[in-house]
Amino acid sequence: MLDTSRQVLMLDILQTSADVRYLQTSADVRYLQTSADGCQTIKPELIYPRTFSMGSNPTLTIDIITEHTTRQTEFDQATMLTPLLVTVTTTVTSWTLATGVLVLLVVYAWSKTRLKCEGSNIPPFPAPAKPLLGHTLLMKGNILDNFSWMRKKAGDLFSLNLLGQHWVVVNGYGNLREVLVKHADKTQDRPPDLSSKILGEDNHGLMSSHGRNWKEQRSITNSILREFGMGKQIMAEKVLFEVRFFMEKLASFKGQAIELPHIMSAAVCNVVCSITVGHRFDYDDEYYKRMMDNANAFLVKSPSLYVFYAGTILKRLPGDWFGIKQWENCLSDLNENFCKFQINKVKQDFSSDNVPESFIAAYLQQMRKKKESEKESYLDEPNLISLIKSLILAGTETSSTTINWCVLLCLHHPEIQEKVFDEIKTHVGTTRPPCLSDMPNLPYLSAVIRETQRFAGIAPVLSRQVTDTFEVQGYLIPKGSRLFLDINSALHDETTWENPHQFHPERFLDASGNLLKPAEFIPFGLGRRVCVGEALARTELDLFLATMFQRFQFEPENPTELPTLDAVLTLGRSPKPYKVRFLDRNM
Ligand code: HEM
Repeated sequence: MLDTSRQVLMLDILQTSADVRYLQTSADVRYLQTSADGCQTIKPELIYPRTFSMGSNPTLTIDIITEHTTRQTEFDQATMLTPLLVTVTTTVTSWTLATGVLVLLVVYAWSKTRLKCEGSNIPPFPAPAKPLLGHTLLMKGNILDNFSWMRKKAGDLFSLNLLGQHWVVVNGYGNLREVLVKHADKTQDRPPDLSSKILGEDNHGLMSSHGRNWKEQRSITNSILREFGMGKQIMAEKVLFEVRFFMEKLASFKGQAIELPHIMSAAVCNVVCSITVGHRFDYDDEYYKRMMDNANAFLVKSPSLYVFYAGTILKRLPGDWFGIKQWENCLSDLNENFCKFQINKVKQDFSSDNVPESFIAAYLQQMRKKKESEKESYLDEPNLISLIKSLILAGTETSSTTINWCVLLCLHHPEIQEKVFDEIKTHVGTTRPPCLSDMPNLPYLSAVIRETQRFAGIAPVLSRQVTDTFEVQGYLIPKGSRLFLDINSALHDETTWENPHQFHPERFLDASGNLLKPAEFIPFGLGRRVCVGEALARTELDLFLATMFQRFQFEPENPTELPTLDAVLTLGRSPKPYKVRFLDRNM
C-alpha cells in the first residue's frame, strides 16, 4: 500500500511539471524524479506521509529545483495535488482499515481452521498441525507415499486437519471392513466433491448422491444393468462384439509401436455406450473422439485427490492454478453434448410400451411409471444425466487402465505372457475367440488379471462422509468427519501378501492350480458403495485380455529399454505413457 501511494505521488507531480529535476517538500524531504533524463536518487521512503499536512485544507509547499534555480511553489486542493492528497488520505484510512480487516480475517481463519473435535479421543495426528494450514501441505506430492509414512508414525488410523476439516485416514483390511461394513449406516455417503459442486450436481446420479436419492438411483441402476444381462452371456456378447472391432484396430497397426490407452479407452467406453445409449461409435467419429477427450480429461486433468474435495473457492481464484476451469469446461461439454444430447435423442422415439434398448430408455420408462403411480420418487432427468456421466467416467478409465497395466507388466514378464498364451492355446485353441464359458478353464489368466488389479491398485483411495459418530479401534470418529480409505493398504499389506510389490500371479492359485480370492482382494471396494459395474468390468477384463493374449504377442518399443513401472497418480493410478508393439501371432 505504501508503495502504491508513493508511486501515485511521484507520478502526479512529475507528470505536470515536465522541467522539474528534483522536488523538495516543505518538510525538507527530497525524492527522486523518475523522468528519463537521469536525475539522482533521493530516498523515496522519506516522502510518506509525514510530508503532508492532513488538515481540512491540506496544502503542500514544494521547492522545485531545476538545473539552475530553486523556485518555491505552493500547491493546494485546487491544484493538481488534490488527487495526490486524497490518495494519501485514503491510503492512510484504508491502511488502518485493511489492518483491521486482516486481523479479523486471521482470527476468523484461525477459529475456522481449528478442529472442534481436537482433544476428544480421535485418532492421533502424524505431525503437529501448522497454524491456519493444518496438515494441508502433507497432501502435496504423491499422496500414497505420504499416507504410508504418516501411517508408520501414527498407526493404522490417523487424523488430519485439512483447513479445519477433520479427516481420518483408514488403513488395513480389518479397519476398512469395520468402517465400510460394520458401520455402513454411518459411512454410506461420499463427501461433496468439486466436480459435482461446480456443475451444480451435488446429490445427483450415483457417484455424488446420498441418502434416499442414492438408494433409489443405485437400486434402479442395478436392476437395469441386470435386465441388460450384466454378468451373464447377453452382456458378454456386447463385450465380444466390441472386442472384434478392437482386435482389427490393433492389427491395423501392423506391429508398429503405439500408445495403448487412447484406443483401449475408446473400445471400453463403447461397451458402456452400447448399454447406456444403445449403440457403439466408430473410433474415428469426431463426436465420439470429443466425448472421449472430455471423459479422459476428467482423470488426466483432475486436480489432486484433496483438491477434488476442496471448496469451489478454488474456482474463483484468478487464473487456473489447479486446472479447475479447464476441467469444468470438459465436464460441462460432456454433460451438454453427450449425456443431455443422447437422452433427448432417445426421448424422440421413446414409447413406454417398447422393450427398452438402452439404459436411458429403461430409466425413462421407470421414471414414467413412478410418475403415473404418484409414488414419491427421485427418478428424474437431472439424475439421469448425472448417472450416464457416472457410468461413462467410472466405467471407462478403470477397465481400460487395468488392461493397460496388464500389458505393461507382461512386457516386464514375457514368461508370464507365454504361460497365458499356452493356457489359452490348450483350452480354447487359436481358431475361435475365447468366450465367457472358457474362463473356468483359464485359471492362470484369471490369476494374472487379479494380480494386475492387486499390484496396480488403480482406485487407491476412496472417501466417505461420517453421518453419525462411531468408534473404531477404541478411537472416536465424530459425526461430520471425513474419511480417506486407503484401499492399497489392503492390496499391498505385507502380512497378507508375500513380497507385495512383486508381480506374482501364482499367489492367486492354490497348490492344485485352482483360483483363489482372498478376502483382502478388494479392488472394487467394500460395503454398500462397492462398484456397481463390477460384473461388467470383470467380463471386459476377461474377454478383452483373453483375446489379446490369444492373437498378439506384446513387445516393448525398444527391447533393451523397458518402460517404467512408475505410476501417474491423479484420482486413479495409471502407468506412465509407454509404447508397445502388438505382433500378430497368426502372421
Ligand atoms: C476394473 C474396473 C473397475 C474398478 C477397479 C472399479 C472400482 C470401483 C471402486 C473402488 C468404486 C468405489 C467403491 C466405494 O466407494 O466404495 C467404484 C464405484 C463405482 N463404479 Fe466402478 N470400477 C470398475 C469398473 C466399473 C464399470 C465398468 C462401471 C460401470 C459401467 C463402474 C461404475 C461404478 C459406479 C457408478 C460407481 C459408484 C457406485 C456408487 O457410489 O454407488 N465401475 N468402482
